[in-house]
Formats: sequence, C-alpha cells, structure tokens
Amino acid sequence: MSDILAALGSESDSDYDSNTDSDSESGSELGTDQNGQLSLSERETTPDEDADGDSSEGDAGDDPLSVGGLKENVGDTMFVRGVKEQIELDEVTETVIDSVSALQLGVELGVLGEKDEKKDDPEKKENELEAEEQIHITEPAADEGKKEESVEEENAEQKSEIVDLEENEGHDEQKTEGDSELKNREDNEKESEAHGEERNNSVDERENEGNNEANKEGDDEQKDEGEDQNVEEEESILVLPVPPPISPISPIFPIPRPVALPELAIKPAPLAIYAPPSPSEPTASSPPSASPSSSSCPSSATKTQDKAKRQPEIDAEAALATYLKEIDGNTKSDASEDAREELLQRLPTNLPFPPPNGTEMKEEILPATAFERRLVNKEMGYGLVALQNIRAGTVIFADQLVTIWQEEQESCRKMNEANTMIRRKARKHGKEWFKQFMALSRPKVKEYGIMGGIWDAHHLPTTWSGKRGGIIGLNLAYINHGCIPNAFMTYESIYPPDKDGIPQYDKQPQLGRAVVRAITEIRAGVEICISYGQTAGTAKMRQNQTDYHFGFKCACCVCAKPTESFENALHAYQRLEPAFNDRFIIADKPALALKLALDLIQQLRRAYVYDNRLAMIWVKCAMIAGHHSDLARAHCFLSRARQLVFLLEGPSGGLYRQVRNWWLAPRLMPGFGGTQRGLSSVRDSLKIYRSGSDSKQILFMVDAAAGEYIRVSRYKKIPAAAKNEQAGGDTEGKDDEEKNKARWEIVDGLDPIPPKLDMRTEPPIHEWCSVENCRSCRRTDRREKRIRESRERRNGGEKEEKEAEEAKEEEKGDDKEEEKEVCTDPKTDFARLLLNAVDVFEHSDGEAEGNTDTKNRSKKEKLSNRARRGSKWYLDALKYPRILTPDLDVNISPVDRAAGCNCVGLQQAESAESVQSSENPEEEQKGKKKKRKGKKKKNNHAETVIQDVGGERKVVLVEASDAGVGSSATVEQD
Ligand SMILES: C[S@@+](CC[C@H](N)C(=O)[O-])C[C@H]1O[C@@H](n2cnc3c(N)ncnc32)[C@H](O)[C@@H]1O
Repeated sequence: MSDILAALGSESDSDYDSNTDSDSESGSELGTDQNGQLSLSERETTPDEDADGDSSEGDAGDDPLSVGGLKENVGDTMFVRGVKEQIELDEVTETVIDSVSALQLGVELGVLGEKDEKKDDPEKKENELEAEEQIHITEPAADEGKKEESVEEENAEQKSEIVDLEENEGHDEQKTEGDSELKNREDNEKESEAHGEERNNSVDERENEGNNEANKEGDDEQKDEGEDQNVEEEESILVLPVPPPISPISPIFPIPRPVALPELAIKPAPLAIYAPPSPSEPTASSPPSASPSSSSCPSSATKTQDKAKRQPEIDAEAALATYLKEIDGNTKSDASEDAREELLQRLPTNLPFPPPNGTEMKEEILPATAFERRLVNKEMGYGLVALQNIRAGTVIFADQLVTIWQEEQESCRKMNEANTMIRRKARKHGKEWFKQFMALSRPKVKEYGIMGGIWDAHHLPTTWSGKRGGIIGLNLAYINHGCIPNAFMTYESIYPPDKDGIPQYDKQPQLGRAVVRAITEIRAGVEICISYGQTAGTAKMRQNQTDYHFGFKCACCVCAKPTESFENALHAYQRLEPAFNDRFIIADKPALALKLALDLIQQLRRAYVYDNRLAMIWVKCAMIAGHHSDLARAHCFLSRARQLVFLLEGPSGGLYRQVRNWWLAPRLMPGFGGTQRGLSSVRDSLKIYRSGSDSKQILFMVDAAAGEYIRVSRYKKIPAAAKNEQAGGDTEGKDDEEKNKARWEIVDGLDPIPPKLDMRTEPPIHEWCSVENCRSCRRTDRREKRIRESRERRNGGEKEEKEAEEAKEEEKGDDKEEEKEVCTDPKTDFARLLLNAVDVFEHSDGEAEGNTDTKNRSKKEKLSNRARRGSKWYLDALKYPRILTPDLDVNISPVDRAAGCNCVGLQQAESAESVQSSENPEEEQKGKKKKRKGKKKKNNHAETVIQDVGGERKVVLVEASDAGVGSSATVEQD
C-alpha cells in the first residue's frame, strides 16, 4: 500500500451509502469545474454549508466522510466531543500546566531532571561537569588547540554579532521579540538565582547565536560568504561522528541531542493537547455538554458552554449518532427515509477536477494568527496549537522548505560543510525568512554549529519522488507527530520552466512548499498534528516504530493514553492491511478481502483515522474489484477514495489526480481485468448508489462466501409489498420500517453471459454525466471526434470501415468459443487465462524450431494473437508483482474438475496434454514434439502452473490422468 502511495505520490460502512448517493450525483462533478480551479471560498459555499450552519447539522448527521460533510460533520462531532475529552485530558492538562508554571519559574524542562539530581548531589554534579568537559577534550590531541582557538574565534564572532545586533535592534522587527525574550530570560534568571539554581548558559548562547546570526544577515552577501568561509575553516577541525542507525534517514547531526526546550513566549493560556474525539458515541438522548471542569481556563469553558447552548453542534451530533447507528446496523433507525434523503441532498457534489498541471491554485491559507507555538508537554516539547476552530480541508499553512537529500547529507564529511550547505539553502528564501529561520530554537551542542543545531532539532525526514532526505520549514519546525493526526502534509511539485517561463511537465519536478491541511475539524486550543509516517499496531509497537524511524518514542495522546477503540483500530490496521497486498487473497478470495476491508474501514472510522491509511483501503478495494473486471464496484470505491483524497491533498495533489483518473476510467488501474468474475458496467454502479442503506451489502459482497464473487447484476430488489407477500403476510412483530423496506436478493445460478470487454464498443464513461454542457465531456467528445476524423483521413473512409468490419467479424469468430459460457469459478477462470499464455509459449517454440509451414503459421498467429489479447492481464500483472499479480501457483484440484465445469478454459485445459519433462534439453525438445503428437489422443485433465525451469519462469502443464481423477494427480513438466 505504501508502495502505491510512494509511486503515486485514501470512511465507513456508515457513509458509503450516503456517499455513494452523492457519488451518483458526483457525475455532476464533471460539470462543476467550470474554471478548472478551486478556491476554498468556493468550497465553503457548497450546499452543505449554508450560512446559518443548519445544513452542516444535516451533513453531520449524514456523512462524516464526504468532503463537505467532513468539514462540517466531523468537525462538529469533534468539537462537541472535544469538550468531553477535556475531562479525560484534565490530568494531562494539569501536568502540562504544571510544567508551564515550572518553566515560568525559570526551570528549563529539558534539564529539570538533570538539575534536580544535581541539586541533590553536588558531587554528582561536579562529576558530570567534568565528564562534559571530557567529552570536549576527547577530540584528537592535535586538533585540541585548534578547536579551542576556533571556539574562541566563534565566541569573538558572536560577540561582534551581538554588538551588531544591538546596533541594529532599534530597526529590527525582532527587537520586540528579542526584548521580551531577554526580559523573560532575565526573570527566569532571577528566579533561578532565588532558587539557588545554577544559571543556564543556554540563554547567552542563544542570544549570541540565534538572533545575532539573524541580524548578521542584514549585512551584504559578500560579507556573509566571507564569514561562511571563516566558519568553514574554523569548523573544519570537527569531524562528523558516524551516524548511528536510528532512522532510515539518519539525522544529519546524529549526536543524541539534549532535551533543551526552546525558549518561546510562554503564555499561561488554556492548553489542550491534541486528542482525537472520544470513540464513545453520544446518543440523541444524551447530547454531550460542555463541562466547566473540562477546560483549564474558565473563560474558554464558558465560551464552549455558550456555543453548546447555541445548539447546532448538539443537534448535529444527535443526527450523526442516529445516522451512524442506522448504517452500522447497531440499532434500528429512527430517521425516516425522507429525512435520510434530505440529508443526502445536502451532500456536496461538486468535487472539483484537478486543474491542469502547473495551474496556480488559489486556495486560502489560514492567517498566521490562527495558531501558535506552545509548550505541549515535557516529552513532545513545543507544538502548534490552534487558536481558532479550523475546518476540515482548510490549508493551515504552506511552508517554504530547506531540503537536504540523503546524497547531499552523505557528501558532507565535516560539520562545517553541512552548516554551510544549510545556510546557503536557507538564504535562498530571502532575508526575512532567514531571520525567522535563525530564530528557531536549537540545542546547546557546540559541535552542531548553529545551522546543525536548528536542523537537528526541527527537521523532518521525508521521501519524495523516490528520494530520501530531510526538510525544515518555519511552521513545520514545530509541528509534532500524532498517530491519529488531525492534519495532513503534502508537497507541491514545481516543474522547471523553459526559457519563456512555461513549466516543462516532461521534466522531473522539484519539491515545492509543504502544504498542511486540516483533515478533521480542529478546535481552538487543540494541537495540530501530522503523521510523520504511517504507524500501526499497539501503542508499544507504534512507539518502537517512531523510535526506529524518527528517533523518538511517540508520546502523542493516543500512545500516551491508549484507549480500547483506538488501539483496536490501529492494531486491526496492522493485521489486516497486508491482506490487500496478498495475491492469493485478491485473486482467489475477493469476497474475503472486501469483508476485511469493510471491517477495517468501520474500525478506522470509529477511531477517527481519516488519513491516507483509510484512503488507501478504498483504493485497494477498487483495485480488487477492478482485478475481477467489476467496473461498478470499482467505480463506487473510487468515488469514496476520491472524496477522501481530495480532503487530504486538495485538488492538485498527485494521488488525487491519479484516483480521479481511475474514477473516470477504472480500466487504467493496475491489474484491471485479471479475471472476468465480477464483470459489470459502470452503469451497474447506479444500482449500488440507489440501494440506499443496503449498499454496504452489495458493495462489499457481505453475503458472499470467501471465494465467491457475486456480480452486481445478480442482486435483485424485492419490493416491500412483494416481500411481505412472500412472507405470507406474516408481518407481526415487525415495525413499520421493516415492513416498508425492500429486500435485496441474490439471483441464483450462473452469472449471465458477460458482454465482451471491448474498449471500442463500451460507451465512454462520460456518457453517464448528467451535467449540462459539461466541460470535460465536451473535451472528450472533441478528442474522439478528432481521432475519428484523422483515422478516416488516413485510411480513406469506406475502405477503412470495410476492413474494420472484416476484422471485427474475424475476431467474433475467434472469440465465439470463449463467449459461449463464462465460468464463475476463480480457478478455472485463471486456468483459461493461463492457457492463453501457454499458446504464446507454444508459438514461440514453433518459431524457434524454424517451422515455416505457412498453414501452421497462420493458425499459430491467430492463436498467438488471441493469446496475446487474453494474456495481456498476465503481462500487466507481472509489472505489478507485489500488488495485483494473481497467485501463480494456483492449482485446480482433481475434485474440482470432477465436479464438472463447462467453461471453455477448462475444456481447453482438458484437451491439452502434458509432456514428459527432462533436464536434458534435447530430450525436452523430443518431449515437446511427443506432446504435440499425442495432443489429440489423450484426454487427460491438465492444469497450468508457473514453475522455475532452468532458472526461467515457465508456464507448465500439470497433468492428471483420467484414472487419477479424484485420487491423485501426476505432475509433469514441460
Ligand atoms: C519538528 S520537531 C517538532 C517540534 C518539537 N516538539 C520542539 O519542541 O522543537 C520534531 C521533534 O519533536 C519531537 N516530537 C514530535 N512528535 C512527537 C511525539 N509524538 N512524541 C514525542 N516527541 C515528539 C521529537 O523530538 C521530534 O524530533
């Protein structure tokens, strides 16, 4: 899954039916993108979000995963639940508040423990100081003098910078910040003295290094360059230590950094750490209410209460709870069909199309005042905390980045080289940016240098376009990791422009800004978290994962205070996710795979996991359906994936683009058409969309056995009247809703003969589009028209038509046999396809033998053409071995065969013949001839498998003689 994500760039049982309905309307999306652009304001005016917020209630009650719905619903849900959570979070908050006040007392948290110990034990303190000194002394003796020199020089440089700073400060924006910081520090120092504590040198150091470096930037570039060189010379004596294997992207300065917390303005403001909403769903009868004790700040509590009094969230909450219950099937719905329809009506249907590559996106970005840096807790340090309610889908910030790729990192042999590189890259973003960059906090490790210190404290490991590296941005520098995040980060792709400044899309794009979007509503006072990387499993497992990959044990609220439902969901994800990459399950147990997916989607939704983990499950379901040529289900799954990915990435995201393309043409999905077991048309998806609350049953094939595949066309709706009649009018004990509900039955027997999959005859998907004057449809029409005309021009009208007709007839003749009957057994479907592949092999053998017989050749050519068509899936599947290659070692048991399947594939298989294998190539050749001779004589059952023959993968016939049916099969190789 992550592979796909990397290559490309992923709502619950409860929502798919509503969403699918919206999806049915989402055909209208085709026309909604009139400008090809999206501005957030446009999105904000979706029908689900009317001015008074009432509709958002409806949405909330309706479909928390739809894009607009999510914005409102989840938000509302989270908002109200968040209040509840705060009761649970009181403990945490108290701890945090304690630590804040501790910090105000001038105690640096990072060295709290250290200092306490030192206070207790003066001897120990002395020893440690000595040890610290020794660490510096352990430099090579020859370098020692130089190092001291360099340190002195650095200090001298810093002092001169301070003078500069003091001179410039009057004109500098940083002045006020610096002043307040200095004041804070002075206060802290005084208090520290009062407590008899040792004053921390870090203050001076930061003053010297941070602000002054920023100030120094005010000087001209040449001077800077000169200084760089000086620094380079000074630092060249320091050798970068060998990086320990902490992370695949080892930090550029891998010395374990001390836990020195950055000095920022600490306000004794209400503080709530990020927490996903409580999984316990409030009921309509007991709407959640804000409790004064749920907030550390009385004023904020009152505000929340006031909000709660204004009701909309509570009503939305109640509606959502009812709706969720209805969908989940936990309880019977109180919501009438009409009410439900009304809710569905409010779903947004105008998901925009991604703009053409490179089009400037006009999305609103929140003002910088919408969040601030605050101390979260001792473990996590500082984080970004929302100061206002943020809607799902909003761009919180878009950061310019300093990126250092792994190769660049590895090319730095010395600390100063790395420092210079970071400095150079940071300066590219302009003076103001650089100043702010220099003002980022950093640990007090001399060896790191200034840039190295900042990098070490704030960089995030990343992978982009297959490259690994680290990034650092001004806001990103303070965003923490959460295992259930409420924000999602994507990158912009920047294509290099040509001479005229036009982006060249055929060139490799460069990493642009890092865009962070809210994926659920984020309440004011809640920490904004992204996921540094997908974590899964229990809290301990996740902590190990973050420790291994990022060098810290995750202390996010989900890990710090694991609750049952979060744990279950993330553990289920870890256990079930691999199933969607398992060739055997995908090819042979599609219904099992879909059921697992349903279970997982439900669990993730309950735990409020709305990130790419969920989106990719929808995508995987679509791929599974696609593998079995089930256009209808694939289309529905892709609709859901598309909505969610849109929320995560916005309209110009890479995955969004990809999913949207697949949604338009599911056949473009890798592995599509591996079998024809689920053959359906996109039009069939309307059945799923219209099936309302039963859509889960159809979409996920809930009634199917693990290895079964029930085509959408086999579901038949029994109207309520007919159903009651069938029951003999026995409707006692059933409520009205049950009586009036239609039933979906699965029509028994074989699936009807499917139409041949033919891209030319299938109506283009845009034909379903109901939007008037749809831009996309017009474009498609124009393109098709152009193609037709050019074809006609090239081949000369009539002649070409005649030829095409002839070719069609010929093809029909070829495929008649295949169309006779369609096997619904996966194994036999599979055998048939493999046999086609065998034809290819045979044909190539013939050529190798120099068989020039024209009759044979034309026959073989025909065969091979057919085989090529049939086995295209096989070749395609080989391209995606991890994802959707069907199980290559599939065997048809003799018992299965004895059960008698009439499919053409099996008949062909039965008429085929196996040949004795031999390790000797000459004998093998003889064997092949023998095989061809005896082809018609024997009537043994044969099955095909892929085996390693002489180091090469070959399709092999596995023969079972008539006598062996039901007993044992003899295996021979060809
Ligand atoms: C980009 S910085 C975030 C800002 C950082 N908290 C600070 O105070 O400077 C990333 C660092 O924050 C800490 N961090 C982030 N998320 C964390 C989490 N969930 N648990 C523990 N530490 C975390 C780790 O030390 C990590 O290396």
